[in-house]
Amino acid sequence: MTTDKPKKQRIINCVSQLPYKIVLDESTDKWILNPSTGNSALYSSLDYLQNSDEYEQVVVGWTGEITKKNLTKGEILRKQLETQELHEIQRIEDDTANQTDEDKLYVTNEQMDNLGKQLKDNYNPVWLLRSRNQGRWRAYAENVIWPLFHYILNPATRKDFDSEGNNENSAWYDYVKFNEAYAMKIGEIYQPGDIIWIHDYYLLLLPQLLRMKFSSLDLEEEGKNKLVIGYFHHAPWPSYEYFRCLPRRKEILDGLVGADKITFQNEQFSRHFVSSCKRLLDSTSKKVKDDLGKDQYNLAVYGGDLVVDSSPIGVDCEGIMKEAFTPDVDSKVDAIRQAYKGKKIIIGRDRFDPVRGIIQKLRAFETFLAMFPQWREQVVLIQVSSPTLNRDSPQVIRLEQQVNELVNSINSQYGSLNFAPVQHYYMRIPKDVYFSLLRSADLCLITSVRDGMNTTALEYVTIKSHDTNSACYGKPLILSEFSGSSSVLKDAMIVNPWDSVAVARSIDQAFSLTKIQRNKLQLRTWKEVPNIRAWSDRFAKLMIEIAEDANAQDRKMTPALNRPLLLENYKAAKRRLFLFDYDGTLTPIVKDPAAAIPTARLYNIMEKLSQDPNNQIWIISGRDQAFLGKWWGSKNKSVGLSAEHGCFVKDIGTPDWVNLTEKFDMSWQVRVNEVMEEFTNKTPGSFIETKAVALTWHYRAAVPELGDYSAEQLKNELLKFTEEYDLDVMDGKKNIEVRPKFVNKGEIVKRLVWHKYGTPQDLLKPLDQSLPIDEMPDFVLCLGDDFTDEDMFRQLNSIEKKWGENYKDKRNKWGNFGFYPVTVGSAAKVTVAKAHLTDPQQVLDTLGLLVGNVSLFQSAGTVDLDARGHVKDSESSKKSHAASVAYAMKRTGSSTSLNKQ
Ligand SMILES: O=P(O)(O)OC[C@H]1O[C@H](O[C@H]2O[C@H](CO)[C@@H](O)[C@H](O)[C@H]2O)[C@H](O)[C@@H](O)[C@@H]1O
Ligand SMILES: [Mg+2]
Repeated sequence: MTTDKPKKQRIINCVSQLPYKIVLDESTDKWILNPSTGNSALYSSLDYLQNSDEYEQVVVGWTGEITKKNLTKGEILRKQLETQELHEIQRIEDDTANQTDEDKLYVTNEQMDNLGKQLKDNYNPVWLLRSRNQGRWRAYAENVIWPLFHYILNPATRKDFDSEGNNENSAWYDYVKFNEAYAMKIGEIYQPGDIIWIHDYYLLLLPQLLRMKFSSLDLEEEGKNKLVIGYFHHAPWPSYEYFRCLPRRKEILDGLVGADKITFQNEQFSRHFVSSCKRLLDSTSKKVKDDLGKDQYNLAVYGGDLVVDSSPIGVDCEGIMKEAFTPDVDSKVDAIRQAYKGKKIIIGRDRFDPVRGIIQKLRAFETFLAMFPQWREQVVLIQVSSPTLNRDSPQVIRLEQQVNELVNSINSQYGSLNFAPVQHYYMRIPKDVYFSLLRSADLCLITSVRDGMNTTALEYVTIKSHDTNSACYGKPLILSEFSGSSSVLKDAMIVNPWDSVAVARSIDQAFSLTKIQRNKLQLRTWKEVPNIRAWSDRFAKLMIEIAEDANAQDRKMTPALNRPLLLENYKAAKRRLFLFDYDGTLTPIVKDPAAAIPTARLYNIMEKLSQDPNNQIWIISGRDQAFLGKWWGSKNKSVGLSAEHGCFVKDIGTPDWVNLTEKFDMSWQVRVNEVMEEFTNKTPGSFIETKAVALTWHYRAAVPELGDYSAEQLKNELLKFTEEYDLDVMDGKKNIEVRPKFVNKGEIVKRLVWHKYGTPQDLLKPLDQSLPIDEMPDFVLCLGDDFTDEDMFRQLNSIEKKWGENYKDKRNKWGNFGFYPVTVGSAAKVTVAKAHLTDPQQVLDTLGLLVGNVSLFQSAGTVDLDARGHVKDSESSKKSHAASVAYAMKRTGSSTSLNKQ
């Protein structure tokens, strides 16, 4: 009998870079994969999931900067010859390119395939091959986001962003592309039921991009296998006061809140994030406790729900113990102990950047030697500082000078000819040396002024838990209160790194602890070290719960509007029709209806839109003729108007209104008004807006509870009239509105769409359904926020369906008729619209995009990329393809198998 193994849960794990430094050996076409250093916690989580019985892991990551292995002399000569010819091709193909061959990254399709084969199972490279300066893909994340997230107000936002002449705008463009390349790759490999897990600040836009991409790829199935996205933020999340300084703050939050779960290293970071969402996205949140008793926020953003919580990342305790206690490491420990015989060893190991607090550490050590002369010549500080990628930046060079000065000053004051109290190593060290240093240490000193999680602290406490090795066991840790790890290792000796006297005292205190005291501290801190396996399991389990929950609910999220696609469709169309609701769509909702007037920006954009002879614009509103006439009729004659939800219509370019309710019995108005007055009297703050036909009872300014209660009661009273008079009682945005049933915004939309484009309207005439499709609009953007706008969307959907039957072969190249019914508001809102924009601000940005006021890459959208990371069918895509084909031909001497793009 065979038993089916339970299916493993697939997790698509997205990391900013595959865990290797990747080198191409051109002589063999093979790739050399050198494991990356750093990010040890994340990479051990990948290893754990890769080998797990419960999960099937698929890893997606950028290749990182690819280098090529040095060639032999003969090969160099051959390559030079090729290069000259390549340059010829390059010059013909790309007259703007003045790169040297070294700058250009040529990789053949076969080489790309080879990397896929050489990587571990299910490791998927994201290729971004098109540029010189491969580091550009990191630029925005590392020069703008990273400093700000570490409380450094960034000078890089200045124009002179880097030596390549890139500024913040071009770096943002690359950041968007970087995220889009991931969305493309995931779109290729996603299978229904997969869970997507995204890591860190290089990929902040990816959650929302995936929502857009998946909606257009139709990968999400109705009622099951909903797309579930989790994001873990490894870095700190700054307080709102800092976050608000980020120029793209809103775009970044918009991108991130596409996730279902966002997790931070600690409760403080999650609180900061929620506070930024509240202030910038107008979100609301409910604080609850998670299963471990920590703060969790159920955040409602644009009406959609997501979970924000914290879970500190851990280390691979079992793996560390295995690797740190080997005969080879034993001998290294002996050598270190021998070299500093009779001395206490303080270990420091940090990345060499300004937030790791190396300066603070050296100052504290200097203070320690000054304050406690008994320890002079008795203590050595071994500081290993690993260089970062931006080693040549002015900030790091300045830091290097300061550190050198301090080291020299300490060593000259407190050292002697045969002893230097500070041993500074500015270099990367292999793991075994690192472990031998941690094992040898009598104290570990971490004085970082800002970090998300300091894994050295966790690794040190892990190694010091080896209770059969008494020389190693139970040595104290001094830890900065500004390190994310201080919220985990609460029993470490916590210090303020800016207070060098206090740190100096702590060092003295650490060396003065008795063995019993040290052991007690060790027992407590060791219990606090999070284990990477448990951490990975917990995140995955919570994601599975969210997936189960989402699938159990019959709620479909409305995807964000795919703006780049809209733009393409717009450009290709010749008969464009715009149907705009007014309140809550073109202007934000405000307390007083009279104050909701158009802004100069709105006028400007509408002016530009209406100047294009291929555009026809209509505002279809619940407002009356007087309001629309005052703010639109008199300002822009090229805009058609419909007032009171379709009761009145004023055609484009004409001064006269047509009353579609002329023949309707209006005696209901007196009776409805009486009831409304009654409720106005008992609900302070409420009032009646009397229009030509409709009556609207507003209660936005009333005490909320009383307003809601009265509205409910009033609605029940008014519903009593509906049969007698054939009325509609509508529940609007803090209003109750009554108007004749037979008119609605949908009816107007039907007339405007099913109409010979550009000719005058006669709304009293019956609809001509025999019109040829190429006389009707080929692009319809319909925007509205309220439930009365659903009538417009419903009509568009039904026309689209009919056209699908009548004009089967007349779809555009995107397979549709150019209809965009778009609701303004949350993704979670119940709507028949096909997409959503979050608020009137986004509406204006989107319209601005169409008239060229706003650049596409001010915000992210989905743009199809080719396999090499170029925008599909773009000039750069073609050029890169030609150059790489030429390169491949030179290498193989043949023209076969080069057609894959
Ligand atoms: O169809 P619309 O153009 O969206 O108009 C719908 C109603 O909008 C107005 O009321 C709403 O907006 C006001 C201003 O922001 C706000 O104060 C009020 O609470 C909202 O209900 C307008 O006053 C109504 O006449 C429209 O029917
Ligand atoms: Mg509205």
